[in-house]
Amino acid sequence: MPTAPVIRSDVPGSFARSVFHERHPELVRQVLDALPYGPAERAAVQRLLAESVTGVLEPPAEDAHDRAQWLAWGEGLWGRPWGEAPFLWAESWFYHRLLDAIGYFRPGTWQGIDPFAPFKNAELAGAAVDDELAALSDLDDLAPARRDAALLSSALWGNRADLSFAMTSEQGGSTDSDLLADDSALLWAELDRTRGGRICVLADNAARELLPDLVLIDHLFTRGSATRVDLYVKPRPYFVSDATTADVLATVERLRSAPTDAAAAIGRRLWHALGSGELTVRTHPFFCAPLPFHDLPADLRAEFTGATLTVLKGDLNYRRLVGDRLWPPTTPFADAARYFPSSVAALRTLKSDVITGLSPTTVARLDRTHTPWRTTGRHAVIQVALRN
Ligand SMILES: O=P(O)(O)OC[C@@]1(O)O[C@H](CO)[C@@H](O)[C@@H]1O
Repeated sequence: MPTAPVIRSDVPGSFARSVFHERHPELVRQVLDALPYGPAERAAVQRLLAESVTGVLEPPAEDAHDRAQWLAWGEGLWGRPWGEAPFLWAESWFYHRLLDAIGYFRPGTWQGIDPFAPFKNAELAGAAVDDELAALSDLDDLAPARRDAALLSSALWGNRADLSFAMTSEQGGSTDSDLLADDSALLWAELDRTRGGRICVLADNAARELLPDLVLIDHLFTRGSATRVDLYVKPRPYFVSDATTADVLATVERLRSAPTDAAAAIGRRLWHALGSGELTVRTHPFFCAPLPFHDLPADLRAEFTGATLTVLKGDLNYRRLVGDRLWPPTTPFADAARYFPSSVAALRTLKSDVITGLSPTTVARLDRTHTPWRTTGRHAVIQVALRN
């Protein structure tokens, strides 16, 4: 597999640089507004913000619980400017440090308190989710193939509803031309071939994204595509809106308590599947590691081995799957994802510079628009790599 330059945030005018210089200050403002943190937490967050744009990577504190792990992950980077680290690495360290700054890891008022919960909870309780729940009632009237397509499409475009992304972009409806690669026929054919297997789903964001993901999981059970689904979430708050186990439970409850029969029935089935072990919610420290999936630890690799399919949701999982690099966009997706221990399907809206698997005509069409099409979140891909 040929290689490509690793993305860094020290390139003037780049998307990665704007994440540190524009998005993070806004994120920090919202986090500090959302909960009544004390002066010590507020000052620590502001110090982090300043360090991340003008300072160097300070090694973890002597008493940090995971100091040894981070020292190893950051070998060769400590003491260097943040922008010289890989973008993926630096973002992951930023979110780790943000939790540290607000007291998430220390005994005290804020230990274990999700700083992003106010945003996730508001979104889950909001009118947009009411509408999504009500719309589930229409699905029963659809022919099976249309229902497959509708539920896959909801899970795909649900990735647009990323809270971090919503801070700096406008959202809008999607059109067919926004879907830049569509392997959905291959996906359904593979699921029909491997009926009744174990499917892994790597969740991305909570609330409005997790809701259609859970509805899709229910559909995979009811259409016989899976007898078991392992849903992987983050072990702690990460990248603003990433789903944790608490978010899964809140979303299943939102479905179960929905006023419409169709949504409530899905919630009850998921609840039952959790209780029977057909659906498991799993996590692993590696999901908050600053590394691509090429570095999967042996225990996690073993969990994916033997799955009929692993579905990866969202931009961050895509970056970790193919590597956070400036690939030529026509690089075959299957070449980039072949190393993964199971067949994979990526459902991702494009919110960062990484992309593979596009046709030359699609790339030419997008480039002619002279828009930052890789990062606006307007476009999406459904890409499949089968492991034979
Ligand atoms: O994985 P998601 O939720 O689809 O996207 C997360 C994400 O858009 O947020 C970052 C910017 O803060 C991007 O670099 C990143 O990929």
